[in-house]
Amino acid sequence: MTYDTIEITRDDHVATIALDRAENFNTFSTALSRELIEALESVDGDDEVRAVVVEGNGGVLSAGIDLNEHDDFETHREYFDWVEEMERPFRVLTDMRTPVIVGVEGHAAANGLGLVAAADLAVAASDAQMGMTAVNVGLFCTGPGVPLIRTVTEKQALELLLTGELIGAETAKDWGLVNRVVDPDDVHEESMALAESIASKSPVAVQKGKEAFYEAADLEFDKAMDVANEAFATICRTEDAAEGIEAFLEDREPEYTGR
Ligand SMILES: C/C=C/C(=O)SCCNC(=O)CCNC(=O)[C@H](O)C(C)(C)COP(=O)(O)OP(=O)(O)OC[C@H]1O[C@@H](n2cnc3c(N)ncnc32)[C@H](O)[C@@H]1OP(=O)(O)O
Repeated sequence: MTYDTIEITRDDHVATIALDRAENFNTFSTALSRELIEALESVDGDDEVRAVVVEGNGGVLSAGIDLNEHDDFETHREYFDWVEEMERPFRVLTDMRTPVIVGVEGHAAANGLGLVAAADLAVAASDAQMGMTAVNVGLFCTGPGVPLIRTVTEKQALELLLTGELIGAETAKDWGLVNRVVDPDDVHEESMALAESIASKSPVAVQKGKEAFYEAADLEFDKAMDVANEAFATICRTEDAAEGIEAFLEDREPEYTGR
């Protein structure tokens, strides 16, 4: 598959998906959203890919939905179908078995910040600016607010959503929106370092563990422990668990197969 608005590259077990509409602030056009969905699903279905980095070309992650498309629609149904497609990447990110790291350079606004909130990990440039800015143009970051409220506190989410103000990388880190703040030149390298660390682990342990983590997060304590213990019992019976433990006891590097 060839893409017009994104680029996919592979480095061993890590896939990088770069939003590639830098001349348009990497905004979500309908085409970009569709291609991002397709790309995320395709790398997630590739057994060779063990971690994914999402970033933006041109020194910016994304300024959200392309506001130029707003006038293309008229009825409630048309706007619903449009936003459903624009926000689908958050559903895909949340459902993916493969861990995703988002790298933030420049701005991450509205849907751009939604990507950060929906990803598993995030790295930000020290001069990055992030906000739920739709309220500044008479709209509201309804969809990006869904992963946001699962990431920060209600008060923090509402401050972003209601004021439309931008926060810096250090505040985003304090609020738990990003894991690491680095020099702007190092965002890609740091994102790759996290991805490579994950890719060095058993993919079956990582995928089943990630799935159980999110499932348990939505459950009350006892049910969450049941989900966690079911997942651990499944992971214990994999070839990778046998290999990982044997390698540890023999003081050598494990060779994981994902089985
Ligand atoms: C459910 C809803 C989800 C959504 O995603 S709704 C979409 C909401 N999106 C936004 O609210 C973002 C709007 N953009 C901004 O707030 C700002 O931009 C930034 C904070 C991202 C950056 O600010 P600065 O560095 O001052 O740049 P600049 O001069 O505002 O923008 C540069 C050029 O980019 C265009 N642009 C920016 N964002 C969008 C967009 N989302 N859709 C269409 N165009 C956009 C501008 O108009 C301008 O263009 P020109 O250079 O021709 O004046």
